Amino acid sequence: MTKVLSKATSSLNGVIQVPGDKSISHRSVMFGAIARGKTTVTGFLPGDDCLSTIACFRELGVTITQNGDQVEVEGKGLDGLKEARNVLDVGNSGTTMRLILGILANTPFHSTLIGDSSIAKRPMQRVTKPLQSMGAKIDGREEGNFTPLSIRGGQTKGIHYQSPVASAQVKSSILLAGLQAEGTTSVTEPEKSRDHTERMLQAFGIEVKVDGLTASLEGGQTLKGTHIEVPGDISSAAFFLVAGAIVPGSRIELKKVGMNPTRTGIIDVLQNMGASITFANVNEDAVEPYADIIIEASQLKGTEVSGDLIPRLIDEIPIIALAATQAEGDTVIKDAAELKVKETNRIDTVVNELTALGVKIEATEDGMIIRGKSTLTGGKVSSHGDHRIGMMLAVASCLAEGDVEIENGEAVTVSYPNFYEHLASLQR
Ligand SMILES: O=C(O)C1=C[C@@H](OP(=O)(O)O)[C@@H](O)[C@H](O)C1
Ligand SMILES: C=C(OP(=O)(O)O)C(=O)O
Repeated sequence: MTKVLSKATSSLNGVIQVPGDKSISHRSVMFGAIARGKTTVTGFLPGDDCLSTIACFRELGVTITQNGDQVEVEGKGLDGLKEARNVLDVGNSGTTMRLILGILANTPFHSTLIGDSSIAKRPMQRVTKPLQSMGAKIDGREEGNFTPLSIRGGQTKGIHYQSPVASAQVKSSILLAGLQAEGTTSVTEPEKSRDHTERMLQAFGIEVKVDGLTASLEGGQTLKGTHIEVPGDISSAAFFLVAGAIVPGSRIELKKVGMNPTRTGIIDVLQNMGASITFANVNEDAVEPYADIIIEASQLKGTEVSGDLIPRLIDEIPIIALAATQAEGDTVIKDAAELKVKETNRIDTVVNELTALGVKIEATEDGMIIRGKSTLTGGKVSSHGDHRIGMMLAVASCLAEGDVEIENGEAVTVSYPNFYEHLASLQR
């Protein structure tokens, strides 16, 4: 589907409840599935990626009822999972693939995993290698790096893993395998990645130790079903934070957005750029803190985004690049080579699609340089099947002189099924 969007005829004004956090929604189903007893979830994200997670665990014999953002998972423990009759299809979701591999490292049966054409290009050795070293039998294309993958789990042994990348998917996969492994399992990262797994495992009754950049747990612990309240996804809110900041005269209120400090890099960057952001109804005591965020348009200035800030905003870089096009001065994004192994190579797709809209932007080895004060033209662009690129281009259309035609615009349903309706609602 080609989505054709025209320049906003007014400022953007209104109140939005962004859908549930994708990372937390995945984990609520996965941890519920391997827990003993029922888990109830509210605020679940019914986006394609999280629906893939539900489908995989149903294939593994778990009863899951999902009605919009309400989910119930009938957990029977890790040994309640059954060998699937079909392949497990993770669709477009890297999180599903990498975390499920950690869970299946301990199941004494065979599973085959596939995904879409984007997943087929994403490196899996970052989890299959350490899981193999724990004792899981995994094979796949190019020595277990790419789908289709097969895994036969069994009794694993704990490891102390020094991860070469700051990746919550790697950390989570190994910790999940460690739950049933003999002895202690620990993961040390070069910078801190999102800590939803550590927080949620504790809510399921697991003892997880966190010491600086190392997270560890003892094998042989059992998860107990619980209730999970999923806050709004700050990665989804990011599109409206930037839209509100750059479309003159705008004021947007975003309700109950997750404020986990490992995810709030976008707020820090926008504040550095001079954005006007205020908070209300702050709840810092929840397992996952949240707040309402109010953004008002203001003149932004260029900035540098680098170092340990990168893992705190990795999925927001496409929309940060768009914000930078409207800033005074240049913006430099570096230390972000991980962008190359997302749904698309997000250095290339951001640079190519924004160039097509008239922006002066250059790719670098590990990021990009964006010249400020660009006039956005209209044009034919593509999401390349990447939800975050689709939403960034839709926000660009609010300022573009001509129509923006987004090929494969439906990709947004991966993380934000009602994104276009929400964007349109701000223009009435
Ligand atoms: O653990 C998670 O839920 C995620 C971790 C990040 O990936 P990496 O672990 O590859 O950095 C992020 O980009 C992805 O959208 C979700
Ligand atoms: C990278 C992303 O997700 P995943 O790795 O789960 O496909 C994303 O949502 O931007």
